[in-house]
Order: sequence, then C-alpha cells, then structure tokens
Amino acid sequence: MSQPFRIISRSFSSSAVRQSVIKNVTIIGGGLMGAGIAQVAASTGHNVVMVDQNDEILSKSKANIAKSLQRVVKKKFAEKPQEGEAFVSDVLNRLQTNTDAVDSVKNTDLVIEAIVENLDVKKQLFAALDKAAPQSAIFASNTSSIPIKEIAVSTSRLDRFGGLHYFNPVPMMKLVEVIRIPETSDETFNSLLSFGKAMGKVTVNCKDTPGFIVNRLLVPYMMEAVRMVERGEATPQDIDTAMKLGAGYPMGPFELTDYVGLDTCKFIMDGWSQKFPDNPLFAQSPLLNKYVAEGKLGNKVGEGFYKTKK
Ligand SMILES: C[C@H](O)CC(=O)SCCNC(=O)CCNC(=O)[C@H](O)C(C)(C)COP(=O)(O)OP(=O)(O)OC[C@H]1O[C@@H](n2cnc3c(N)ncnc32)[C@H](O)[C@@H]1OP(=O)(O)O
Ligand SMILES: NC(=O)c1ccc[n+]([C@@H]2O[C@H](COP(=O)([O-])OP(=O)(O)OC[C@H]3O[C@@H](n4cnc5c(N)ncnc54)[C@H](O)[C@@H]3O)[C@@H](O)[C@H]2O)c1
Repeated sequence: MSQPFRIISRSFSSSAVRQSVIKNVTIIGGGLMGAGIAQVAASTGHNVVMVDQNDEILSKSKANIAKSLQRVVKKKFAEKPQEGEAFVSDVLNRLQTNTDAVDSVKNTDLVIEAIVENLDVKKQLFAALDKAAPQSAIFASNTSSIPIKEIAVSTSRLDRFGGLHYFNPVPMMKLVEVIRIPETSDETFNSLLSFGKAMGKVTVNCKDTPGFIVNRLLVPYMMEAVRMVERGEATPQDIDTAMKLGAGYPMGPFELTDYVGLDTCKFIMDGWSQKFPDNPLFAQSPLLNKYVAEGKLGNKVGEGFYKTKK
C-alpha cells in the first residue's frame, strides 16, 4: 500500500507544486461510501476518524469495513496470512469513530463529507465544521450530483473547498473525480489530487458540472433502463442480462441501481429534475419513486428491484 504523501514544497521556486500534508482525515458519514472511503484512507496509512449519527450505525460501518478488509487480505496476502492479520490490525488501529462531527475536526487536515444527498443537510454540517476545523484544513464533498459551489458557500473557506467523488465499492473502484470550483486554490486542488493518488486511486479533473463526468453519463443510462420497464419494453432481468452480455458491463443497470441505493438515485433525480425541468434525461421516474416510497432502497435493506442478501 502506498504511504500518505509528504511533499511538500512550501518553497517559492516557480516549478514547485504547493500543497499541504494530509495525514489526519475525517470522514463524515459511515454509510456505503463513507465506510469505504474510511477503509481505503486508513489502509493507505492515514489516521482516520469516521463520524456518523450514532454508535449503532458506526458499529455496522466498522463491521462492514472488517468484512471488506477480509476480502482484500484474502487475495492480497493469500500466501502470507500472518502479514494479512497484521495489516488488518494496523488499519483498524488507524481508524477511530466519533458521533460528534464538530469535535472530530479539531485536528484534521482534510474533511470528506459522505452524508445523505441533501443540500440543506450538507450545508448545515459544513457551516458547523467551518467554525471548529483548523484554518488550514481542506473540506471536500463526495456528493453525486449537487454542485460543489452550492455546498461550499456555507463556509468561509471557498479556496480550501473542492469535490472528491469516489465510486462504490470504494475498495475496488480505481477512480476518484477531483472537482474544483473557481475559488479553489491551486494549493488545495494539488493537495486533493495528491491525496487521491496517495489512496491508490487514479484521478480525473472535472469542472463543477451536474454529475461531473461519470454520473452525467451513468445516471441517465440507469434511468433510461427504468423507463424501458415503465414502457413495458423489457424486464429488469432481461435488460441486465443484455447489458452484461451485450455491452460487457460488470452489472446490469438494475443490479447497479440496487447497489448504489434507490434512495440515492432518487435524491439525484429530484435535484436534477427540479433544476433542469426541460431536460428529458433528468425527468422523474414514477417506478423509481414508487419503489423508494415502499422502502425498497436496494441491497442496503435487502430489497430494491431485486431481493438480495443484506
Ligand atoms: C452514484 C455514485 O455517485 C457513483 C457510483 O458509485 S456509480 C457505481 C459505480 N460502481 C460500479 O459501476 C460497480 C460495477 N460493478 C463492478 O465493478 C463489480 O461488479 C464489482 C467490483 C462490484 C464486484 O465484482 P464481481 O466480480 O461482479 O463480484 P464479486 O465476485 O462479488 O467480487 C469479486 C471480487 O471483488 C472484490 N470485492 C467486491 N466488493 C468488495 C468490497 N466491497 N470490498 C472488498 N473487496 C470487494 C472481492 O475481492 C471479490 O472477491 P471475493 O468474492 O473473493 O471476496
Ligand atoms: N451510493 C453510491 O453509490 C454513491 C457513490 C458516490 C457518491 N455517493 C454520495 O455519497 C454520499 C453518501 O452516500 P451513501 O450511499 O454512502 O449513503 P448512505 O445512506 O449509505 O450513508 C449516509 C450516511 O450518512 C449518515 N448521516 C446522515 N446525515 C448525517 C449527519 N448530519 N452527520 C453525520 N452522518 C450523517 C447516515 O446516518 C448514513 O449512515 C451521498 O452524497 C451520495 O450521493 C454515493
């Protein structure tokens, strides 16, 4: 595993890349994404505090991380199980939890927010963190669909704000999209890029546009699959089979929607359909809304378009 980066030139040479040392990372949200980001950040040598609303949720997050780490070491340390055990124990030692978000950022270098996809809730959180975190700390959101600028304005550190958009499952998906707003300083942007790489990810740069790169292409595709079912053109099973065997995707669009979470997909579509009412790609889907209203949120609850093991 790579070590946390330690660059770090504060020199004023014109060729030097100015960036900050990121060693202490706070992840707010211990759900699907937060737990994955926390796991990989701790696995790559960072000190991590993972925050969620209560200890019960955090216990589940930690159990999910432990399960995922076992899958990782089974392969990575297949020939050296003792080294695998030592690796897991080191990772878990670097991972603390806290239910108090404000308390958790007092000594942080970087905050990555991965809570519910709701602008008001994210703004409220960041406004509180802004008062408690060190001046030098960088803030980033893992939002799927909300403009980073709209979240960042809740703070007084627009120059130290950006987007780090990871993909589910974080331990397996190699990409992180790094998003800057006009106010993001070069130093902050370079620090975010280096941090993404220090986590072992490939980074791509993107402007603060709806869905950045991946979701701007992927979410309309997933929603068009749902509309095909609404129009009675094919079943979810046949669409999934077709896209896996005919287009080489690892999951069909319905398996993927279950995997991402139907609630998260609905939050994305609610935001985009409100903001861009004339774009048919962003139109609401009655079928998706019905499933969410019935509590069929996908794999995380054991049922979405399919019944799955929790
Ligand atoms: C909406 C948001 O903003 C953006 C998004 O995130 S969009 C979603 C992006 N993600 C995708 O598109 C995921 C598409 N799916 C895939 O790439 C693959 O199906 C997958 C990598 C998730 C799983 O691979 P697959 O071969 O289908 O299944 P599976 O046999 O369960 O896993 C293969 C290996 O992957 C690894 N793996 C899978 N999930 C893992 C996890 N959570 N942690 C650790 N390892 C994992 C394991 O090594 C597993 O081997 P194991 O069974 O021996 O433990
Ligand atoms: N699910 C995906 O595939 C995916 C991929 C990339 C990005 N995202 C984005 O990441 C974020 C999180 O998504 P997720 O799928 O992990 O959701 P999730 O529902 O699995 O987890 C969200 C977690 O945030 C916690 N939370 C909510 N409000 C909080 C607060 N004020 N303080 C602390 N914790 C709080 C919840 O208790 C929950 O555990 C969203 O913005 C989503 O759009 C999701």
